[in-house]
Amino acid sequence: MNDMRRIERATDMKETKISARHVNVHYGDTHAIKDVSVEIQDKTVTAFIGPSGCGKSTFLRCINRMNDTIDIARIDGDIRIDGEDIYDPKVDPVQLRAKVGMVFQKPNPFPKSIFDNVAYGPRIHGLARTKAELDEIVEKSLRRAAIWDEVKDRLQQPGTGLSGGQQQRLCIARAVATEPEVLLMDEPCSALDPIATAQVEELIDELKQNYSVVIVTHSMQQAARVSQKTAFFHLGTLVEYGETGDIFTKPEDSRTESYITGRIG
Ligand SMILES: Nc1ncnc2c1ncn2[C@@H]1O[C@H](COP(=O)(O)OP(=O)(O)OP(=O)(O)O)[C@@H](O)[C@H]1O
Repeated sequence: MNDMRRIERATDMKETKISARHVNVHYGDTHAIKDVSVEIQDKTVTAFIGPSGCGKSTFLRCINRMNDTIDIARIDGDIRIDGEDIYDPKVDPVQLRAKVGMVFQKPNPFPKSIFDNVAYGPRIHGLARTKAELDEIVEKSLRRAAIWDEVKDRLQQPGTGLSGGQQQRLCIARAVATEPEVLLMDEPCSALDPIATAQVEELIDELKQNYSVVIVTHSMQQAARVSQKTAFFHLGTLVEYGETGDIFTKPEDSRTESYITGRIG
């Protein structure tokens, strides 16, 4: 499919939140992302799928400049959020990461209390003027992450003492506490049991009311359950992008079909 078709299929109805044009990523001599252009919609869950090593996480990390932290990574092309070039030298990556939150594969709470995990971002970005305001942000974030009831009586206990599924929801609360506009999730359920996975998936569905959510997943069932748009990557290229229902039932590219029917990957 050419770029324009892809974009046309993707931009019906909702507004574009993230616009990537001709993005290439190299790690030294490895060409990990090859001329990827895509428009990601606001208030939508977009799934990135594809075989291991196809570049899903690399592309995801371009969206909040996490690849900047990898010495050998070189990123070329243009990525805009609400029309603003996120690689403009004027953009502070720390501020950008407050606006573009990220949740990782393994829950990674800080070795701090549950309260301080969530309060960390608002504190460093000066989002609360008083203790009461900070308390309010922490409660609101924990509620949004559907974990408030489980932790409200133990806010001063360490975040690392929670179960894996609770830790991941705490990390989601931490990510939403800075009022991001985009939430990037890199296989957020891979370390969770089926019950915790279901809770996080339900949460992702609610989060899309406020955010543009982009999720990397190895599970096609999960992509089908949580996303409205799906992007299929193969060997560093974006092969196909469109409505999740279309990608899974009538893919246009034979590589997509092979992947979803289990013949590659
Ligand atoms: N930090 C790094 N240094 C060097 N090469 C890397 C680095 N991270 C990824 N790569 C390479 O870039 C390519 C894409 O990797 P990436 O992790 O983005 O793929 P992926 O689709 O997310 O894979 P998986 O599904 O296995 O997590 C691979 O060839 C990988 O080996």
